[in-house]
Amino acid sequence: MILFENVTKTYPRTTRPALDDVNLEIPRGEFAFVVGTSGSGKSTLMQLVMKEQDATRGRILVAGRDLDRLPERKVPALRREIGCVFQDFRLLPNKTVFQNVAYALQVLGSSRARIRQTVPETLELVGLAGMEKRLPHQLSGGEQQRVAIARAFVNRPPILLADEPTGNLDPDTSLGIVQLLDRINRTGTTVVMATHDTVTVNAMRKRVIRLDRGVLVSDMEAGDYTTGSIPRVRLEEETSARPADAPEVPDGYDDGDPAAYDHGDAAQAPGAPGAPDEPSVTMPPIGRDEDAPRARGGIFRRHKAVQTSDR
Ligand SMILES: Nc1ncnc2c1ncn2[C@@H]1O[C@H](COP(=O)(O)OP(=O)(O)OP(=O)(O)O)[C@@H](O)[C@H]1O
Repeated sequence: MILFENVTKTYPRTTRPALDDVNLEIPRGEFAFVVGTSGSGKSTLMQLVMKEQDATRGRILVAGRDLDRLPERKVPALRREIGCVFQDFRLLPNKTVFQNVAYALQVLGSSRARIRQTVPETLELVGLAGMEKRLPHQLSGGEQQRVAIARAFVNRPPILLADEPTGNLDPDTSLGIVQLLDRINRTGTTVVMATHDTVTVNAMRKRVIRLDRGVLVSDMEAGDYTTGSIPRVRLEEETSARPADAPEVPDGYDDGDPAAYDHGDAAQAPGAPGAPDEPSVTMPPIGRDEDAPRARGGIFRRHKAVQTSDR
């Protein structure tokens, strides 16, 4: 669902690339952490997925769209498929919790009936039922972040990007936020979370993609956030087949047909005028469940980190 092929991003008037020849594939329905020290390129990676920045070299596919070839007029439709959560919440300070979340649907032209139904459902999902009338300053940081997640998820986007969503929160609250993202992931939404948060990364045991000065240095299933010196790695491409018990999910990469993701015009975007209403999402309980069925694409390339020496 998200594919980077030899992607380099060099900002104007800089010499060192913010991302340097990055190859990456995040299949539909995956939860992936992107870790690395400050300046390693995490936010740049997120911005490239959103097409807030353009790659200097390489190819990026997101939800079936080749971003280099995506005309400007189709960028809003791309962004409707991507919910975003940030460290600083970015709530509208003079609007209530309900209004903050409803606003995301209003700008998509959703009907009042849909807003009246979907916003309370979503607030309940994120654990904020009963807080609809509060203003952001009447909420804790964790609650504000839950509002931001509700706003990002209210139109049920297939992709959720979270850039340091726990950066302003204490460890317990952070874990609750990541568990909420995990819960959203289990509805089928791909979640990519950039973070420095060692504790939550280690607690979740998800895929961990590590950047170091723009270079993808390791990519591990059920990884942890190794602190201290970053091992030098050799990236080894491998092809791994779909696990025997994984469901067949049309992925668009299986047959190389990006049109499988291309929902075409904005009218088909979730929440857009004329779009069929989404069925309500049944959320599994919060908590880890290793046996939970995971939507996963078919054949995919994975970079396997092989430690060659310590620095
Ligand atoms: N708009 C920009 N113009 C020039 N250089 C930039 C710009 N944005 C980021 N950079 C540079 O690109 C590199 C990667 O920055 P980026 O913000 O992606 O890192 P990060 O891992 O998200 O860092 P942090 O954890 O501090 O947010 C840094 O060297 C940064 O200075």
